[in-house]
Amino acid sequence: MPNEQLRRMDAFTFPSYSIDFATGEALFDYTLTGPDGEQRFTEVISLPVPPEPPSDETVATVNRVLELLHVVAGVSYYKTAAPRRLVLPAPLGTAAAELVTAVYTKGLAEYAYRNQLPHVLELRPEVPTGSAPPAQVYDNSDRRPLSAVGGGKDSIVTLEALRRAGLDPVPFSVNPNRVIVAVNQASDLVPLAARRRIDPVLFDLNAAGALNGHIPVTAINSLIAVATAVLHGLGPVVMSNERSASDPNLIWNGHEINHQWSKGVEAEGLLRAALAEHAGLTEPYFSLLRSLSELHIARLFAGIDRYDHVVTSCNAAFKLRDASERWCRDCPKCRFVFLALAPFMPRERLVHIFGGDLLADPDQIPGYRELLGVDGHKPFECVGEVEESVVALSLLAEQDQWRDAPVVRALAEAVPDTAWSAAATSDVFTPGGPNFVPATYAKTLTTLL
Ligand SMILES: CC(=O)N[C@H]1[C@@H](OP(=O)(O)OP(=O)(O)OC[C@H]2O[C@@H](n3ccc(=O)[nH]c3=O)[C@H](O)[C@@H]2O)O[C@H](CO)[C@@H](O)[C@@H]1O[C@H](C)C(=O)N[C@@H](C)C(=O)N[C@@H](CCC(=O)O)C(=O)O
Ligand SMILES: Nc1ncnc2c1ncn2[C@@H]1O[C@H](COP(=O)(O)OP(=O)(O)OP(=O)(O)O)[C@@H](O)[C@H]1O
Repeated sequence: MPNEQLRRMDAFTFPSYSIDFATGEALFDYTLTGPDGEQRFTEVISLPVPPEPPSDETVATVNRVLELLHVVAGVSYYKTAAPRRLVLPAPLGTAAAELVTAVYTKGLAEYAYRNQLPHVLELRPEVPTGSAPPAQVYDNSDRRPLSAVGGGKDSIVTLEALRRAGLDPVPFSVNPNRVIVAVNQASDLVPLAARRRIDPVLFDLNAAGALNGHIPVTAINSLIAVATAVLHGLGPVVMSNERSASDPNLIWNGHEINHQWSKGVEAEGLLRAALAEHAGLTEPYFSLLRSLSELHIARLFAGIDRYDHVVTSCNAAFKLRDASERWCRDCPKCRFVFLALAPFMPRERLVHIFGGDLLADPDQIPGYRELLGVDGHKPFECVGEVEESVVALSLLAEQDQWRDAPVVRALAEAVPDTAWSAAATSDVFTPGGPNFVPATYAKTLTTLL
């Protein structure tokens, strides 16, 4: 469909979804409609099939989770045209409607900002009148946790904490690539995987210049994980979303723009409330690392070495096409993770993990100046707060192994006195902020100390 026609689309709808429990394959249909016709999309999500056929109760609960997933996963297609009407397929309760509104506004905020589409931040879904049938209560809180694995340091910290606490976690990933497969192999645990196939029409439209941008992918992965946990008779989904994921990159038109919105604590609360209301799940989903800073998580990761040959946090390794083998060593995330791990491990070990030494390379200085708040705003990437970067730098400036590294020397001169003073009194190693970690999991992280 030509771009001019896409731009005239005025509504986005959700015609149907279905699942075949024999194969685990779910089909999610979406339509853009406008004066020139319609554009249809179908996304296919395949859940792993459990060894025994699911009970009626399980089927009913999985269907309820998939109803939410159907609506949330529509963001990928909505964003090709950004019509002003978002017409939901069925009545929803208050909590579910709040989740959907937030996913399409706050979750698409970076996209709206970059494409200069302020109306997206004001979208209000049209919810059919009536009420959603009440959900049956489904309590799986005391079963084995499903631990989401993204291949990076954070989910490794969670997986190891759960394992060492004797909670027998099941690693879980959506579309595991070779990095994730290698991390799972290194864990020696038996993983579960779901497959997600984005409609190829989306890529054709992108190539032809359709509107494009970042989407709240963690909300989608989280709901796929919850559906898998229920289908397999497992317990809560445990995520590894850190404290700083809740902090915005910038304010635009009075709205917070946060690249990591669906990793933040607000999204976590909305998702939990929607799952309780719509699917009856009492303890569906939480982030074990919510109270911790990235720097704190990096310190915990340094105490675990069985994944050094596979751990990869760089997003370039997770592209659907032309993914890098491991760390690209030239993006904000590589720079930040290298800086965050450096104070807590021998230099040779870090260079082995990354395949290079970023703090020895003067070409990295401009990127590090952004991370340290000397230039520009926090990059649109999964990176920690400026204060965390300054604290890491201050720790490096005290260590013989790093003090004379060219990048450390240049940055130590560039950081203003005010930032050093803030770092000196920083609470980055003190857990804090709101979290949803259940009491039974609260002590888990102490196993890593
Ligand atoms: C790997 C990556 O960072 N991708 C972002 C990148 O997309 P790119 O074109 O470079 O590569 P692909 O990921 O292969 O995507 C191809 C197109 O498909 C669209 N798409 C992809 C996945 C999806 O679920 N829906 C989609 O519509 C995508 O828009 C591409 O056109 O740039 C894109 C535009 O900014 C980003 O949307 C891609 O981000 C992926 C969805 C992704 O998985 N990113 C995670 C690594 C990521 O950014 N995680 C965040 C958490 C954000 C959150 O709130 O959940 C983080 O770690 O901070
Ligand atoms: N493909 C995936 N399947 C399932 N969960 C995922 C996937 N990718 C990321 N996640 C989960 O989403 C959350 C955010 O991902 P993120 O990439 O920040 O984490 P990570 O890979 O563990 O660590 P890092 O921040 O070091 O990259 C984490 O809980 C992670 O486990």
